[in-house]
Amino acid sequence: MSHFSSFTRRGVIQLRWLGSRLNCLFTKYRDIPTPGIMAQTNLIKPKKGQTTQQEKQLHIGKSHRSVLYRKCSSKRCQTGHKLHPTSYFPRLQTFETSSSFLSCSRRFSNTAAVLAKPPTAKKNSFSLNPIDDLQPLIQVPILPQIERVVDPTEEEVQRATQLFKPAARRHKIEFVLSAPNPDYAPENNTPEIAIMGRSNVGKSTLLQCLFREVPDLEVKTSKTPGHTKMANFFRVGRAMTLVDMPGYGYRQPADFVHIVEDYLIQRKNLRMAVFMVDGAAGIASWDTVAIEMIEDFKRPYVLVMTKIDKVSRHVLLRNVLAVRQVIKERTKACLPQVFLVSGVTGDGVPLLQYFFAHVTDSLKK
Ligand SMILES: Nc1nc2c(ncn2[C@@H]2O[C@H](COP(=O)(O)OP(=O)(O)OP(=O)(O)O)[C@@H](O)[C@H]2O)c(=O)[nH]1
Ligand SMILES: [Mg+2]
Repeated sequence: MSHFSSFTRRGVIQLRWLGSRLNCLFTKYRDIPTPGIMAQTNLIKPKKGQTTQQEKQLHIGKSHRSVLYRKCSSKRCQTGHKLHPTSYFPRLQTFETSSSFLSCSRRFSNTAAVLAKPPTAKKNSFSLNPIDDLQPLIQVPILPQIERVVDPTEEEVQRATQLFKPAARRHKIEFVLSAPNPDYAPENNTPEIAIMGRSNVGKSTLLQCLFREVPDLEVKTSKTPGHTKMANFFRVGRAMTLVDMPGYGYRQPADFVHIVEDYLIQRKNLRMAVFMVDGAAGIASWDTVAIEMIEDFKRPYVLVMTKIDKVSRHVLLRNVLAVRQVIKERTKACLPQVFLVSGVTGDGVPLLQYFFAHVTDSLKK
């Protein structure tokens, strides 16, 4: 008997503890809209003729309906898509349902499903040449026709992009080697294009994007500046070789000057150097110093502005005009045409692929 009473007392204590936990739980989630609240706020519309009381009973769950609310962790739904703050709902799962509750929960889950859908059409994506999308913002021509080195049609660009897709044995796209200095560079007769610029500007990301159709070809990128320490050579069949150079600036390799200067002096088959500028941040003073250095070697080069997905078109236009000014006033070996790309969204990349094919004469082969 005493055993029984102590067992009952323990049971009562446990029940009280459980009650307090549940209370805590509901206090924690009290700011989450219940289906009742949602019904009141028109998120779920009650059926015609339903009284508020019925509605409360249906939705709040007087009959111990098991409704589990779970906060989306850090305001993200499971698919990882960020919800708009105004459409921030807890996820809802029902275990026992009445038909009207089912219709409510279905409506609710439909809303959640719509919110969780990945974005389909690319919003604000650029056209073939992203510079043309900036033209409506200004009356003077940003890049006059006469200064366009390439201005291909869509079909021509399509042909060029085929070069960046592997085709069995005939056209292999592969990583060749990493060279700590030009003495270790591979011997080859194919025309070469070297990608240069400040560390973290997005050189490796651009290469990754150029080769995104190539399975098993990994181009390593990093958020940390100074990631690429050696010159990495990638062969695009017999058409060309692309070189991912280490960046200058923060955490640049100790022998950076040796690697880049010697490469620019020695490399006979270098057809074009690509100098990358951050399109979002604009041209910086250290970029102009680097441009002066490249000018000294009298090698042809082109300016490519990347990260165009990161800024508004007005800011981008301002930065493009500043770059065009630098080209006009301070350069001789630089091509007048500036290319706009995003290594993340791929905007402008097909045009750049065409440009690479054009300067290496790959479309004639
Ligand atoms: N939004 C956006 N981010 C980019 C773009 N290109 C590169 N990034 C980001 O910028 C960071 C640096 O990119 P990397 O490609 O590693 O830069 P890097 O020029 O190769 O840098 P180093 O190897 O250090 O010289 C990464 O976090 C990229 O995701 C772009 O076009 N858009
Ligand atoms: Mg890199």
